[in-house]
Amino acid sequence: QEPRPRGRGGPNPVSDTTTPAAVTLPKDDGEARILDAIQQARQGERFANVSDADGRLLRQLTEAIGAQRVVELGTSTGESALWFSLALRKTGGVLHTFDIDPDRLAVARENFRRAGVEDLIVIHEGDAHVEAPKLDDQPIDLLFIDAEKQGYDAYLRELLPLVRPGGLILAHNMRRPAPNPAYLEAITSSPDLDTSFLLMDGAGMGMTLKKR
Ligand SMILES: C[S@@+](CC[C@H](N)C(=O)[O-])C[C@H]1O[C@@H](n2cnc3c(N)ncnc32)[C@H](O)[C@@H]1O
Repeated sequence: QEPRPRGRGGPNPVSDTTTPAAVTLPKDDGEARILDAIQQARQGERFANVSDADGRLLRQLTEAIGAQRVVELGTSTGESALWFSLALRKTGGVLHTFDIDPDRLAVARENFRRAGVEDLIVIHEGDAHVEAPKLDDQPIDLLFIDAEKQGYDAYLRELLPLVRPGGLILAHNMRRPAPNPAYLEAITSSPDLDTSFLLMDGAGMGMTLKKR
């Protein structure tokens, strides 16, 4: 390969290369057990679960904001919930996760047991449009929307009042499958919200701050 031209005006030797590989290394036995459970869950049937990069971001944001209450719409087999649990065992918080499919929830329950994180996660079975607004009024620090794509704007309307000022709304699949235009409009046209689109080389994640 030709050496890169250096100096003023030449291509930047860092930003021209591909993204460096990120990795999550276990800090303790509990973390190792959760990371093992994620790997094992990957061996089973998958349903558009989060990637490693998505999951790492969920954990990093949850831990960084010290989240006490995380709400997830769309548990599936529990992979994203396992990423959240890496953070929640450090913040002392709890995940409330919702899914309409009892078979997937049964697999998720087994994955949580294997990871040793049952105490950090409350599973709610049923239509999240109906069940999630029934949560008590403890504020939500982080809301993760990953259920049916056409419902994203309705979820935002239903749950934004419960998200604390300064809290985050994360939305999976902002690139693929094609996102719901009404959701995109809602998170990019309100002066009360501030949105970035992250990891758009994969499925894509919307990160929306509910401004103080
Ligand atoms: C893409 S999967 C979630 C993946 C999961 N967050 C992960 O990364 O491991 C979407 C899930 O949303 C659930 N779902 C679809 N419509 C729903 C609804 N109205 N209420 C609750 N869950 C719903 C489906 O059963 C499915 O398991």
